[in-house]
Amino acid sequence: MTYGATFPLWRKAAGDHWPAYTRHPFVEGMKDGSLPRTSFLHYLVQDYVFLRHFSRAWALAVTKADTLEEMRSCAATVHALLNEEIQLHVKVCASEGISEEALFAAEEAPANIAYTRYVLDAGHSGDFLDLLAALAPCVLGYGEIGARLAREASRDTYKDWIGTYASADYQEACASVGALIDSAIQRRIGSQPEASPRWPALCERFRTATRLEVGFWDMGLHP
Ligand SMILES: Cc1ncc(CN)c(N)n1
Repeated sequence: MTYGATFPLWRKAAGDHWPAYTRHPFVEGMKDGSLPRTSFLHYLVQDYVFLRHFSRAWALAVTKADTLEEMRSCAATVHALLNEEIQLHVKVCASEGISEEALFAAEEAPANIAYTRYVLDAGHSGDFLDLLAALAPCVLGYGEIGARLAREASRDTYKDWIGTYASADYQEACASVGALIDSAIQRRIGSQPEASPRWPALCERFRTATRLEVGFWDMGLHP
């Protein structure tokens, strides 16, 4: 999946960290159905908490945006996270006897805190581009994983999870985040972003967030 012009450049700059994230043993365990249910549920509870803080980071992006179009795009992502994606977590957990109140009260794992607070800090200490570079691996990486697992999964054990991220709605959200990143880059650092003095730091933001995604899967795998 390309999701625009900037994402493939950032993905390449992330080097081996990208496949370590998108082909992590946790992901491959969902693909062949071998992932233990306890690991999946532990991850899903943590991911509910993650989505709350990640929504705060996208809400911060609304305040860091320069144009109404950028504001609308970021606000749409907040809505999609809090009202659509999170339904997967609420529904699957409810079927396992975990209420939304319990999800809301769950203790946050250190790997979870590290990731979301890193992204929020990228937004507080930097500008819109710093924040987008830290937000991108999450949205677009899951789009890439969902699309691949929809093609390659050999069991339907984790079909709800795969179906959410392979869905037309999620893939369209990825396409619009990719377009947002491209236009934000063009507006702020021009049509040859790799020549900008800001480029290495933006790649580093993306790379660090990708490493934190790997840490999140590790946390899920070892409850
Ligand atoms: C940790 C993590 N990364 C990405 C996504 C996809 N929004 C997620 N739900 N959780």
